[in-house]
Amino acid sequence: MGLGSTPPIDVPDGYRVGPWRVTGPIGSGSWGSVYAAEHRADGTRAAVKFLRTDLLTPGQRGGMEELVAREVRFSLEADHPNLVRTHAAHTVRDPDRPKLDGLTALVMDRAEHNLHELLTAEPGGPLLSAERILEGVAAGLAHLHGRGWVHGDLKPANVLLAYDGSVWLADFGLTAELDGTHAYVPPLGTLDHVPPEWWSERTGAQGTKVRPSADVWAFGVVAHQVLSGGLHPFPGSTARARALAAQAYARGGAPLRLDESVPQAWRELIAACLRPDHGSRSRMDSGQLALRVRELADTGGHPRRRARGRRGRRSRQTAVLLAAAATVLAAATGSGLLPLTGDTGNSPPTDGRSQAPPVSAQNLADRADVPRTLRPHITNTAMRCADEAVTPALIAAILKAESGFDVDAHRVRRGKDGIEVPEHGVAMWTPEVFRDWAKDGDGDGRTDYMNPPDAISTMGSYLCYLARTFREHGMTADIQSLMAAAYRTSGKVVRAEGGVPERTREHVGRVRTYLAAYAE
Ligand SMILES: Nc1ncnc2c1ncn2[C@@H]1O[C@H](COP(=O)(O)OP(=O)(O)OP(=O)(O)O)[C@@H](O)[C@H]1O
Repeated sequence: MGLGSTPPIDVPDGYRVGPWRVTGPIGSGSWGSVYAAEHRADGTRAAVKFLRTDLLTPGQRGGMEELVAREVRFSLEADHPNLVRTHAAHTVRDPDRPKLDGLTALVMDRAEHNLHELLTAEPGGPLLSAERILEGVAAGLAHLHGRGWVHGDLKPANVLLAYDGSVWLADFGLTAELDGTHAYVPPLGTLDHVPPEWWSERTGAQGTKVRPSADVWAFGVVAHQVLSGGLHPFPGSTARARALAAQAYARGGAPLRLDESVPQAWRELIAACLRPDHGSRSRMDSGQLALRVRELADTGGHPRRRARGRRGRRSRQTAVLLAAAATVLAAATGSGLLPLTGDTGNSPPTDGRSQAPPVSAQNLADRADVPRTLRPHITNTAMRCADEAVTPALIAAILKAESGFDVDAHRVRRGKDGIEVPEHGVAMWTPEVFRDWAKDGDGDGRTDYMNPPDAISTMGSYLCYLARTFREHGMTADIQSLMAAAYRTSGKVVRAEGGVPERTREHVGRVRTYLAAYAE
């Protein structure tokens, strides 16, 4: 269970949390680190999840504190055989260990594996207990929805499997309570499991809108993965490609093709969960879903074992959108840093000639030093452009080279003809140019180049335009360098010069270095 990863929160063996004693690390996620523990009196096994909000900037801390508060609240209130049981939430008070002092510790029942690990460990065929696992997941979901909650982050890594075969949904950091038909959560999620409409919902001040139908979609994806030995229902070798394929399907541009190794009755159920839009999907009540899953689990429709890799690559379930919290925590604790980390200015490139990876491999790596708060805007922006060259890693690389992710950046640049050009904000917009392209990235009804969601989404729309015009002019070789150069000068200048202008070479070299470092 992720034992190999170095937990960003270092808790020594034997450490005491209330009546519990830590016995060793289990793994780390976006919001904290989980340790095995046992009760000091009777040796009862437990898992303790340490959640932190320290070492973040004040701006980031607010968002993180909200996630921790959600996780604590829903964990303590969750009460169902298919939801992980949380015994207590402690606040660690330990002035002698400043790194632990003030952390929140959730003490839970301890599982043996998570479903992601099981899918990875048993490639190529359905899990022996596949139907029982799905039955537990569906029952847990039905209970959550019945209470008026949305889980918000259903994926194999958040399904825990216990020694006695119990199945528990876990990780309530994105769980939300419905207010009418929907709830709002921070714009986080996992590329492979968010529904198509997630990409077009505007993120307002309250967060992104979620509805129970988003969990139903995620259940459809998980069911397909579990019953096919790990295959995602949408084709693509990266999470981004699969998300784009899901969107193409939702727009009616591609049929749903479920793997034939999944029995017909299950395929029908999965297809119902994967109906393309929220409206048609919401006809499926999760109580009915749970009953149907139980029926299928009881009456068979047993999946046939299949040869590995028949339909291409296995899915990767690790691409966490704005799991950037992990990056922030990793950066804060000094683990998993890029050589570029810690620098909020434009550091000189380590190698201006870095080769950019293929665009299909340009998701934003968890290890990249991109601020957690900016990640969802970067990824959403990239997803909204149909041109494959506009990738999350490219947007992040240009932002890094332009402002070093400084949302308050200001500078005056001297243009080619000696005129001073003021530039502001994380995307270094010149106010007059911004006015022509302005997009309202956070849906607050205003456009402001100092507001990162607006600045980034405007940048995406401009890059998308640049990509289109370069292609129209047959300028497709190293189009991302052309875009980086044009963002510094203009599309017109780059087209007129027939390539990257000499005076932007160094800047473009920096962008390429960051791009190579950020892509996964
Ligand atoms: N109650 C538990 N018993 C045993 N292992 C657990 C328990 N809760 C979490 N874990 C494991 O601890 C590790 C970290 O879990 P955590 O919930 O922090 O992150 P995650 O779900 O893997 O990732 P993310 O939060 O980024 O989605 C995972 O391997 C998870 O399976």
